[in-house]
Amino acid sequence: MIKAPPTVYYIPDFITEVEEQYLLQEVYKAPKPKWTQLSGRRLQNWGGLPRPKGMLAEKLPDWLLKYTNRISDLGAFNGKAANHVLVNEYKPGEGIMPHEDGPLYHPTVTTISLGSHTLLDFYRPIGQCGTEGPQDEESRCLLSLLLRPRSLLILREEMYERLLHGIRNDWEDTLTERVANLSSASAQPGGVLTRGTRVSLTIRHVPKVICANLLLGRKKC
Ligand SMILES: O=C(O)CCC(=O)C(=O)O
Ligand SMILES: [Fe+2]
Repeated sequence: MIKAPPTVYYIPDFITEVEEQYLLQEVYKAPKPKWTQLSGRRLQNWGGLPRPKGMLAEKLPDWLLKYTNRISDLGAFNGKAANHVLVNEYKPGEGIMPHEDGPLYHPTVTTISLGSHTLLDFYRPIGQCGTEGPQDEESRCLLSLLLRPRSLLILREEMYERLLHGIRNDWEDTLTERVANLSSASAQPGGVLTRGTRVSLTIRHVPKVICANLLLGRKKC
């Protein structure tokens, strides 16, 4: 049995079904140009575009602020407030390649799942493993987490900084011993879950921010 490191917090039913429907409604109310279509998913960016020189901050809409504030109040960002939200939509069969979230964010990522479950997989970065044999995705895979709709996931520290995360392009997920949070996600090993359309809200704190009215001076807010 593989245990998740202590820098993972999985909170089932963080929001109610009514709140889930409300958030989905707001996500789908956004005008079409707000969506960016990528291969395998589409996304909405809220709060500004994080860049190395700083994010030109835009106020989050009230429907998101209600939830970002709730997460900030849990102390997820060490007393700072979340100021950035990425909305990802995955249809069944879609996913996201293993990746790191990078240095532009405070090293905590919090995710609310809406509409469907998914399996989030964690990988050792290439080069950290032994030199024997090819390092295919399967052998680098450390553990997975089952994210149920309405749950909140908080990843911090080494789970954020030392591992890659990704979602396989699958239509269903078989629950094995590699899923580290089976019991807190009320699931049994051996079960098979069919994916529906999942919308995730990835809520983060971008420390380096430029205020619009101070843009010329490039001062921080
Ligand atoms: O949809 C998810 O839960 C993961 C999204 C993600 O990894 C990202 O936006 O960087
Ligand atoms: Fe990510």
